[in-house]
Amino acid sequence: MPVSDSIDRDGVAGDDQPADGLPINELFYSLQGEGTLAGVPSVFVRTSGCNLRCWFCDSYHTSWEPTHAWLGVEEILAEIESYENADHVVLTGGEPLLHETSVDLLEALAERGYHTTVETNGTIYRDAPIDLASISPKLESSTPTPERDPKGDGEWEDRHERDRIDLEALARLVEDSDFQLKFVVTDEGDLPEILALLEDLREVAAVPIRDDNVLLMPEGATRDRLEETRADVAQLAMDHGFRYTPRLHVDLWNDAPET
Ligand SMILES: C[S@@+](CC[C@H](N)C(=O)[O-])C[C@H]1O[C@@H](n2cnc3c(N)ncnc32)[C@H](O)[C@@H]1O
Ligand SMILES: Nc1nc2[nH]cc(C(=O)O)c2c(=O)[nH]1
Ligand code: SF4
Ligand SMILES: [Mg+2]
Repeated sequence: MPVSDSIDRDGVAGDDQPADGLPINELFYSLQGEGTLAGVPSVFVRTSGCNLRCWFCDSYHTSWEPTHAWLGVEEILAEIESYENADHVVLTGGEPLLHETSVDLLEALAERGYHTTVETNGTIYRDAPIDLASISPKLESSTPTPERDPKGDGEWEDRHERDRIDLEALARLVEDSDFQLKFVVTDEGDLPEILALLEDLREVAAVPIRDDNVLLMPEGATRDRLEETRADVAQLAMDHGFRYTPRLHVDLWNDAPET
């Protein structure tokens, strides 16, 4: 099962929930596996809870069945600082920008000189110091229809479809920080929607969105699935002049937790 489905640190869901805390599913040291910083040693802080439900979510235990411990910001900082060689921190989830306390954590990390990447689905804007907003807008092909709902019978379909794109939030995120737009691509059927979204976003955003800010990432939580998708997605990136991003962590460690 991708990402942690059990918590072995102190505290479980429902325990003390410090006002300045965050629901943490996992916290680990790895290599950034995706995007323009792929290969950079980074501490990953994975919050639990998401406002969407992609059928393919590789972090099932932050979205479909959230599990977490509550950790105070100071505890999270202490754990990050214990990885002495790390200068980069990746805040991810679930959807990390759901949580107001993510802003406090990002401010504290900026004060300490860390480079921060926030992995976000782009539906929520918060005013926070972010070095790289790694935005992954969700396409129609992510929607959990009854046929591809990993858990139930499509009860999240309408809500996911309603909430997955918020142009205003996307515009504010790209205006505020360096950014990458990292689309999960299943097949060539995704491209018309990506092109239409970029056209809309270029109209409303006050900053340029260059083709090399756009990354196509093959859908696949496992090596076997990536084997099926990556060559076609690489070709689509070349055809359209976008970047391709590997999923280095899947190549290295498949779907093991804390990688
Ligand atoms: C688990 S999400 C957490 C952050 C945020 N909720 C989001 O979706 O951007 C982290 C990254 O994994 C990507 N992702 C999730 N499941 C995937 C899959 N099966 N194949 C490829 N990428 C996936 C997301 O699109 C996102 O870029
Ligand atoms: N190694 C590694 N790199 C990643 N980049 C983004 C990730 C994420 O889940 O947000 C991720 C992840 O889960 N592992
Ligand atoms: S938005 Fe991100 S965390 Fe939420 S379900 Fe989709 S991939 Fe998973
Ligand atoms: Mg991941």
